[in-house]
Amino acid sequence: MQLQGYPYGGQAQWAEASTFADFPEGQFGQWLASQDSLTQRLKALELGFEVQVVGESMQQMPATRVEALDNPNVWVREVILRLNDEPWVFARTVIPQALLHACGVDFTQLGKRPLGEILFATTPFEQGSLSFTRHAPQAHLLDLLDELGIERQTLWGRRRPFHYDNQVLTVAETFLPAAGQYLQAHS
Ligand SMILES: C=C(O[C@@H]1C=C(C(=O)O)C=C[C@H]1O)C(=O)O
Repeated sequence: MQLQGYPYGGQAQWAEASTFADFPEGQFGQWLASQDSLTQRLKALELGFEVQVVGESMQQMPATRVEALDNPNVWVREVILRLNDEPWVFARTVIPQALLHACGVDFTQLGKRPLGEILFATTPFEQGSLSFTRHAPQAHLLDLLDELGIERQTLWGRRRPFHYDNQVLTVAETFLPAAGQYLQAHS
């Protein structure tokens, strides 16, 4: 299915886990707060992992955004990670053009190859601290649920910075209902 709303992400407000009195517990909370490869975690479930590319392009980061850089051009990649064709995670990666040029890895040609296979394997990226958000049902991101035929509901997301020299790429992952239901049922 071709999703029409790219880019979906980019408007969330992020905060430390300690600011959420109702931060999820059990296995869902552990996955949400984990700093290892989400790709590896999903593949380990052996439920038929696949990457659906929603959209990817070079965009100009507005000067008002915290990521505003001397070079405002950023590569934005949005994907849905699916298990057994069910949508589990919406992921949005923002890579400054300067980092793309510096790191020697061509992140713009990934296609259906998961970003994590590169990020955690070869290049010296150093992960920073996570921040979190709750996407309210009226968030633009949840237009995605409408297109997927999934009832709108509050969704948890996390944002992970990966540092390379003085540059940073960010990976924001929102856990879709199927992921939360499975992880809460298997806590
Ligand atoms: C960063 C990782 O890569 C995953 C795959 C992504 C992609 O292919 O665009 C994006 C975010 C992650 O969910 C990871 O495995 O932790």
